[in-house]
Amino acid sequence: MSIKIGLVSISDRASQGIYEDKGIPALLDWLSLAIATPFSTETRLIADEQALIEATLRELVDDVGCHLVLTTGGTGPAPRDVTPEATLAVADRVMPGFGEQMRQISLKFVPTAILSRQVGVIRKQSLILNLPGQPKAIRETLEGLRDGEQVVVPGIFAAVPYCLDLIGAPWLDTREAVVKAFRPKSAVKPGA
Ligand SMILES: Nc1ncnc2c1ncn2[C@@H]1O[C@H](COP(=O)(O)OP(=O)(O)OP(=O)(O)O)[C@@H](O)[C@H]1O
Ligand SMILES: Nc1nc2c(c(=O)[nH]1)N[C@H]1C(S)=C(S)[C@@H](COP(=O)(O)O)O[C@H]1N2
Repeated sequence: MSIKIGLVSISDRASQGIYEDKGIPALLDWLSLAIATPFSTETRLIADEQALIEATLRELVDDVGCHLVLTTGGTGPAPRDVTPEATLAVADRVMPGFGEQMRQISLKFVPTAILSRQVGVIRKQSLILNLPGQPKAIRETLEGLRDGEQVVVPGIFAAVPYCLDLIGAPWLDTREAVVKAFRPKSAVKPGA
């Protein structure tokens, strides 16, 4: 079985066609560079409405069977930014390290990273991660910051494959030139 990844762009203006959605294309571009194993995607472009975000996350995890869901947008402090509330509402468990690490990374890029309330959670067989809405923030948070070969701050995607192993999702390999997945030596690829 290959990994199924849900991609959710949460933006009032992009969902109304006021501007072009750059969230889903940025996610698709980055994942196609970073992931070395076969994967499929399901995409959704929706408004910043808490009930709609919750319903979309439930559908992607419970009905579509996604193992990983990445959201972009709606994590700031404005009244309509409700992505973290919706994500927490559908969570079985919270994974605080993802939000902490994203803010660490993003502070190397912009001081306003402190305004981002993104969370990571587990629902059933799936890891759900909120990324900020700025399209450039997608690569920054997933890939981290490097100085040549040297990793200055590891991107959150480095920890995603092993997290997926632990929740029973299919094996995922990354391309090391983009992001090096960290797994303990004890991690065993099924069938290997
Ligand atoms: N899907 C998107 N496509 C292109 N640019 C986006 C998208 N989402 C956000 N941005 C850009 O990133 C900024 C911060 O994202 P945020 O999620 O806070 O959006 P916002 O200001 O609440 O507006 P909206 O929900 O209408 O996109 C936006 O103001 C916009 O410039
Ligand atoms: N890596 C990164 N993180 C970032 C940013 C960015 O440009 N790069 N923008 C910040 C800004 S300006 C805000 S308001 C918060 C919340 O963004 P959101 O509401 O678009 O999700 O994310 C922050 N995190």
